[in-house]
Amino acid sequence: MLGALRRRWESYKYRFVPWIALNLRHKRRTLRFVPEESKDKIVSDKYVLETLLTTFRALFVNDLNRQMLLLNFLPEIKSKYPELQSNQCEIAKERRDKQQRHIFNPEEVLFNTLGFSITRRHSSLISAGTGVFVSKGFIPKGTVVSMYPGTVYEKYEPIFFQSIGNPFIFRCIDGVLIDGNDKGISKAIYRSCSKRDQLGPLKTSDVFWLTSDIRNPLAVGQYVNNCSTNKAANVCYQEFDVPKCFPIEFMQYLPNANYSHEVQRPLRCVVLVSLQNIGPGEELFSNYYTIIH
Ligand SMILES: C[S@@+](CC[C@H](N)C(=O)[O-])C[C@H]1O[C@@H](n2cnc3c(N)ncnc32)[C@H](O)[C@@H]1O
Repeated sequence: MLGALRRRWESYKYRFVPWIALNLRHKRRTLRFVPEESKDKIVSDKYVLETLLTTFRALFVNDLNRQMLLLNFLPEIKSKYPELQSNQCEIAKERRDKQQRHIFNPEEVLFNTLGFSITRRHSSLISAGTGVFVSKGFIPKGTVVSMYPGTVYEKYEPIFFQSIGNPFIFRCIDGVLIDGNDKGISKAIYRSCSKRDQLGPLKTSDVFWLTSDIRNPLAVGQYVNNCSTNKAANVCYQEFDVPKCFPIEFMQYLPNANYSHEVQRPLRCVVLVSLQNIGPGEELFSNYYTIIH
């Protein structure tokens, strides 16, 4: 009996620790079953990478004026942006003037790039607080919809004080934890880790998800609510390790920072992928419970 209970507990890859502790008894219908760990991914890492690169490139080019310090610090990356070539000075100037006339906010950039935008507002579920909605456009099944921001903790790193009363601690399948709380001690720790890793004007992570002035419009996944019997999950979480080839100028949009400076493996990110087509005005719902057989 005890052995069976233990096996069941160990196969349970619970996503949000305090939430699960309070809800273990019910909602079996809203569990997500994954046949084995390797089959957890809905889309390939290659596709996730391509989506992030396309989005971040659009955000970067839209924001060239603010990127000049970084581009002067790393002149070799200038060649990747024809918008900046010296022999195209006039064109660049014209484009910059145009941009100044039509400054797109990050949500508009997301819409122009991926065909949808998302925003936070009061959930459609009573007493579920804030949720995330499709504000504009259409999300086809199998699209990277959002990212889960936060400080990344290895299994063995201390998170006790940060976890007290914190519903934003996400558990990855391999036990890595991501604290996506944008308030209190969690916020202070993320800021400090992000600042620690910055190299002059080269920012290795995004801190704007902690503020109302967001720069990466995908970084709101921590506000996606759990599905219920009436509202089926339309997105699911998927882990993504940032590869070595990731362009350094786009790291400023990655909404994750390692708690420890010493971590040797690639930076862990988590994206949310759509499980079905999602239309404008719909709220995103994930599944906080995943069982891996
Ligand atoms: C990761 S947070 C999601 C963001 C949260 N809605 C907020 O406004 O801060 C998880 C918390 O949201 C609430 N929540 C999520 N899904 C819910 C649901 N289906 N019904 C009621 N509350 C929910 C619970 O309080 C849970 O601890």
